[in-house]
Amino acid sequence: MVEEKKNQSGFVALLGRPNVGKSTLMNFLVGQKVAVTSNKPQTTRNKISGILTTDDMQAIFIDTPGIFKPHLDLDDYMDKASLSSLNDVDLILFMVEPEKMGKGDAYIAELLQKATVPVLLLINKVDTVNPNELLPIIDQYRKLNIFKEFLPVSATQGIGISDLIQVLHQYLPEGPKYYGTDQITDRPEYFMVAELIREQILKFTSEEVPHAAAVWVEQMNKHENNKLQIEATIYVEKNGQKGIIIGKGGKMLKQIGINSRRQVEDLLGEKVNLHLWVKVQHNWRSDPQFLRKIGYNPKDLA
Ligand SMILES: Nc1nc2c(ncn2[C@@H]2O[C@H](COP(=O)(O)OP(=O)(O)OP(=O)(O)O)[C@@H](O)[C@H]2O)c(=O)[nH]1
Repeated sequence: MVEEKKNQSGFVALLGRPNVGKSTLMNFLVGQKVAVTSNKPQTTRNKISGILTTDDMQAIFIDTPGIFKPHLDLDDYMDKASLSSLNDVDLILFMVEPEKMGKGDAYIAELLQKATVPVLLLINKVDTVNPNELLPIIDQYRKLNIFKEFLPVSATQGIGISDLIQVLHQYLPEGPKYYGTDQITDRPEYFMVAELIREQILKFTSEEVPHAAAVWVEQMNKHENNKLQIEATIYVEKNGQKGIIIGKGGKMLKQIGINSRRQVEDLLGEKVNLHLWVKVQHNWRSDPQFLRKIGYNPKDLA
């Protein structure tokens, strides 16, 4: 009888203060861009998780934007359901800067005392410090008696990442691969494609236009001349916004199309023909039926 190979799998929450490098690490681990970024607020309309699959492990990373806000007081925070959701994961990674523990970090650490699953400390950006500086930092965190492991990493340089993957394997429970081995997010591909197009709209437009635009991929399963044909509609709320997105002589739409196509080709690993349309859907943001049609949970936009 052939013995089936063991697999470890589970859900991992990646926590840490803003700018500590959570998205960078996620993108490095997953090997592709899974989270849309932009310098405009409210970029994330949906919770996106990254999925790391190796031969014998699948780690599913849960995005926890804004879970830890140091300005919330502790009692207020304890009432929040978000903390209990932390105990629904199998493992918590707490990411910090390579420096002495600040107030914000101490606050998060205090909350993590209540965690019922293993918590590991990731000290990121170690490429920016001398290794000698790490020991006193680790000592300080060690005294808290919360962390099972202390891992120095650099999400930009890839330092410590193979150790991290080994440790994930060690701490995740035995279980099946929940997702396909090629899948890097639980979002379907058409959703990722729509998000990449929306990211370009955010980049090229300003004022009310970015937030008035939604993208829906109408179809993406036909090949012609060895290229995947993708048809997508950009919805805006007013005629004027439609004019802005199309631009003079169609210039803006062309630019959005070219940039999005490159990103989509990177994501899907194949050549793409991207056809974009712009339509006006008055007040779509307050139309729950339309929101559901294009895949948004109306509550996320409230
Ligand atoms: N030198 C260095 N810079 C890093 C490293 N990891 C991340 N950064 C930089 O730190 C900045 C913030 O990284 P992000 O990945 O956006 O941080 P984040 O924690 O996801 O931030 P929020 O989305 O605001 O919570 C970026 O400029 C990264 O390039 C690292 O290992 N070394």
